Amino acid sequence: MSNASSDGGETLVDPYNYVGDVLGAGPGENYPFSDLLPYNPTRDKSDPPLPYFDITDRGHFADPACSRLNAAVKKAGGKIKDLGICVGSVVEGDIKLEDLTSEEKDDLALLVARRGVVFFRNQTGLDIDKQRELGKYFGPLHTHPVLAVPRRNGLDDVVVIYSDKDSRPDPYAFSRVELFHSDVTFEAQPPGTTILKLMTTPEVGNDTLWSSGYALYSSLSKPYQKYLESLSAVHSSFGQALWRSETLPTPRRQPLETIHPVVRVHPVTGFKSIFVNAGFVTRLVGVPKAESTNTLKFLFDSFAQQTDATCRWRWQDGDVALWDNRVVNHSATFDAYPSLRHGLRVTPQAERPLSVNSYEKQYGRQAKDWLEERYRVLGLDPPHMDQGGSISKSYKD
Ligand SMILES: O=C(O)CCC(=O)C(=O)O
Ligand SMILES: [Fe+2]
Repeated sequence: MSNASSDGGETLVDPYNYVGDVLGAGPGENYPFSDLLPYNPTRDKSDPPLPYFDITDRGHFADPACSRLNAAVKKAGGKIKDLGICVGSVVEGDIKLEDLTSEEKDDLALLVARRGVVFFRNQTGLDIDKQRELGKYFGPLHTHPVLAVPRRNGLDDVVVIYSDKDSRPDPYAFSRVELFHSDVTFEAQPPGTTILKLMTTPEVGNDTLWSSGYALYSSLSKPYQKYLESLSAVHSSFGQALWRSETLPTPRRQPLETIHPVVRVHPVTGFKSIFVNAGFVTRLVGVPKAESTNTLKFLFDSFAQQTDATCRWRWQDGDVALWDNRVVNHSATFDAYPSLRHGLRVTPQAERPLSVNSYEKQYGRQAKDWLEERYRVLGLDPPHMDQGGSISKSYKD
């Protein structure tokens, strides 16, 4: 497409008029994933609330060094590379998620729990049936109360991620801070190891970011950590149900509110993580409204601003991200309109969130601070601020 205009023989390009070659991109007639395009089944009556269930996280069965997964990756000619110190790893090599053994999957659960998010390129063989099988290995698949599911029958436990020329983003809808979320935390047993595959991606743009709850907890002073450990928060799906009410006047399940601890401990890693998100948390319990609003604002802002504890993934067709919704918040970017982007998420549920107290009681060991543990492994004193932080000795004296 040419954006040039002719002016007295000189060619001028209007930089503001450039929309690339993708304007008008839609799925087209021969789109290979047309049976997986979004569909909004409507109901006369909502389903009953989700039942409680017991679960033992697969990460408990992992080898602490992830030796089985490492061996499989090595055999496939690849390597596991960290994308930063705090969060995100990519598994390179010709490894196929659908071919992993149970032991390799257990190691993967641990890797995802430690790193927050793990990426695999080119997973074209992981069709939606295999993606669901992999998800079910980690926990019962969540059925979303209001988001679109694939057109094909029998996929009610899949969420469709989709945008095209008709999904012009509303610049007034959400701020960057508000876009960071953890999935469906309003549930009594919110998800753990979650799997998103994108089949169709823009040439550039519409990246996704993951921000670490472990690192955020670690960045706070000891007294503030203790304060947050004493708190719980309301997670609500009423806002999302209202936002979808035009399309779905009767949600597939009625909205609900659930109270979870603000500091959550991952059952396998034992690390403490900040477990609030701007998508679903409406207020802290038992503190004055202004204190709740300001504390939550600080935590939401921190998730969006801690660039050293955030990783960013630039998608290609067939990429898969596995993230642990217990210990990271994530946010898509919406900068690639009007490109076609299409993916599917399966969302295995996990345990009822564990507070520090309940973790220590249940597991008989102390919950840990991620950064302190990192320093301990390095044989160094932890970098906490209780000695005055970076204030020089002479100033303190
Ligand atoms: O579109 C994306 O990159 C992420 C969407 C999302 O929030 C999710 O799949 O949970
Ligand atoms: Fe999400």
